[in-house]
Amino acid sequence: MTMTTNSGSASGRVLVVTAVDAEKDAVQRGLGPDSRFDVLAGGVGPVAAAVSTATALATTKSGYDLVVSAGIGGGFAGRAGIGSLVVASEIIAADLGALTPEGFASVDELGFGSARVPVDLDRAGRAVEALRAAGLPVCLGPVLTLSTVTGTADTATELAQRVPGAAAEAMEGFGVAEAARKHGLPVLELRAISNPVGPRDRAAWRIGEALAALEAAIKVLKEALR
Ligand SMILES: O=C(O)c1cccc(C(=O)CC[C@H]2O[C@@H](n3cnc4c(=O)[nH]cnc43)[C@H](O)[C@@H]2O)c1
Repeated sequence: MTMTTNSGSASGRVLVVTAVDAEKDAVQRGLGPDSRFDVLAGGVGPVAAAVSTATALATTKSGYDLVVSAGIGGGFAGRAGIGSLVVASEIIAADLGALTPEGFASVDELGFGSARVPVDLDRAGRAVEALRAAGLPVCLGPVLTLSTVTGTADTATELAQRVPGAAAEAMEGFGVAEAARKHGLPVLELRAISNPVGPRDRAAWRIGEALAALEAAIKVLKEALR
């Protein structure tokens, strides 16, 4: 876990959590020197993300008003193309549940809690408006968190059917969101699309394009996010 901490006053402070340093650097470039934001590369996957976020929230002296999960992600066909942006309308742990003979049952259906964390829809809407106004391609929709990157067309279809409107998948959002929720803080998730969700073709991931889109989005969102 690596973190850039700025000193600043308590109000309007935002913690941005990425998975890896390349994403953190893109966010930092978009922000420029801005003491209202701290950016943390908390690790890959929901567990690393939750532990890193919860630790940062518990140990900060100045406190935060908003937590943002940000990074690259896979885009669902017909919803989010490579280089475009997705702002989460909801953050869903899509593999938190049980496989049954009838199909996947979420923890909500099993009665063990919830695999869904609501986002701050007011801020999410403002973020989408600001990105559109800046001419950046963006959609608002559910972002799925999975511990395993989807690698087949069948799984992509099953996820899209199970979560109507699913726009993107990544590996950290739910962990960041659970930590924020436990601290009573609002959360957002922003994904810049590097690859389609579907058959694995790592060579086709457009990471540079996605990181450039992430940087451009953060530059626009500096004000809308607060
Ligand atoms: O190799 C690099 O230079 C590099 C730079 C930035 C990020 C990476 C990663 O591999 C980050 C892994 C990160 O990406 C998310 N992600 C991206 N596409 C998907 C997907 O289709 N399904 C799930 N997750 C995806 C994920 O959040 C990982 O943490 C490499």
